[in-house]
Amino acid sequence: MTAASAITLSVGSATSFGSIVSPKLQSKAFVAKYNTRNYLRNFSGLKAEAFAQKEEQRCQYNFQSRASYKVAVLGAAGGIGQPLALLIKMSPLVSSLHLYDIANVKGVAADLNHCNTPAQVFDFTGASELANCLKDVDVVVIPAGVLRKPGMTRDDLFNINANIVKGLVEAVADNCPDAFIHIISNPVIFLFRRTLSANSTVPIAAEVLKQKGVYDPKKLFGVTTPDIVRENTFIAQKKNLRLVDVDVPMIGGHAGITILPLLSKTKPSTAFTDEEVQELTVRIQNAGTEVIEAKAGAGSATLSMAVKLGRNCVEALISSDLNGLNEYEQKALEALKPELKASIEKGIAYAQKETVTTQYHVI
Ligand SMILES: NC(=O)c1ccc[n+]([C@@H]2O[C@H](COP(=O)([O-])OP(=O)(O)OC[C@H]3O[C@@H](n4cnc5c(N)ncnc54)[C@H](O)[C@@H]3O)[C@@H](O)[C@H]2O)c1
Ligand SMILES: O=C(O)C[C@H](O)C(=O)O
Repeated sequence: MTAASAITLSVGSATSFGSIVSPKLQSKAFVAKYNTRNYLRNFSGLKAEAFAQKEEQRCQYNFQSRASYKVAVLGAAGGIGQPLALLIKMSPLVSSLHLYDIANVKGVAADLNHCNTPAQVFDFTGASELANCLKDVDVVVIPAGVLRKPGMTRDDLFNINANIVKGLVEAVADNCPDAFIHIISNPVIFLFRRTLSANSTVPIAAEVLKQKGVYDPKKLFGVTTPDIVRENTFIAQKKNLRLVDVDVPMIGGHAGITILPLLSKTKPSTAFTDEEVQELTVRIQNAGTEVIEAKAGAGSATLSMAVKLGRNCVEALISSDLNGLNEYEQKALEALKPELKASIEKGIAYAQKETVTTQYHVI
């Protein structure tokens, strides 16, 4: 890493955030809006607001004076890739944004290059341009692949996306082995939210990196931010809480019952009836499907996700506190484990079975 210590990508005014590295690990010099909002939790009244504004200005100054991250988005012309690229283009930390896709990426880059922010955007189309896209890149985000249609599970995407992710990560290993790698392509599963992640595509990536001798578990992430965004939103709405105050730990996976919000640990401390726990848990677990059905075959969620990174890598693993789970959560945790384990093993088995190839999947 050559430059600034953190990159924060948020979804416009919706301010949807997920934190891969705990905010506690991040230098105060690089806090952005989200952390400023966190500060507001700790202070009250106008004084706090003035403090937060000053802090934000100071951070902006630091960001601008250190903007030299190179970021690549693979699958950049898609539903996630485009808004994600816009957010990255808006980050003062980024000097260079490389957009790669198998088609339609030229126009996205041309459009973004008209935005009046400093990052320069470059487009790369097709496998022959992938290596150039990845040269000396600090951060790689991978939303490449196919998405669910109504009636499908995330696991139904495995066969196509496994091959796509595998090919792309091979190229990452060859061209920017030190980069942070964020996998968005489904089926995604997290073990511990905001800390270590694993899914069917993340284990594939891990195996590929191991085969290439460049695996650093602290630099490989799965992105399932929407679940955290959703749980905070739904709980705030249901219990009439200020959204900025709500913080609910999430464990498990990113599919069906493996998504497990720990409502008993909701901050601020909040009582839920059994019916509310059941209703909220099921809604959070099915939220991706809710969007897919609303989009009626035209896509899945693309706007309620964002990523936040720490300084050099994950500097410590801070797993969700599994002590003190209530009976409902304990049972749900036991129920999700076999499913989660199977998904992870499926990814590992896929990567180990396939020979490492330099062919990139084209659909
Ligand atoms: N992890 C999460 O939280 C989360 C949330 C939403 C969606 N997703 C998943 O993200 C993926 C992308 O979703 P989307 O809405 O952007 O889909 P999309 O179909 O709109 O875009 C996918 C893009 O990937 C490109 N692509 C396909 N094969 C490629 C390859 N070999 N190399 C480079 N690019 C390639 C396509 O051309 C397309 O532009 C899906 O698998 C979806 O299920 C994950
Ligand atoms: O549900 C999906 O397939 C997309 C994504 O994983 C989501 O949670 O919205």
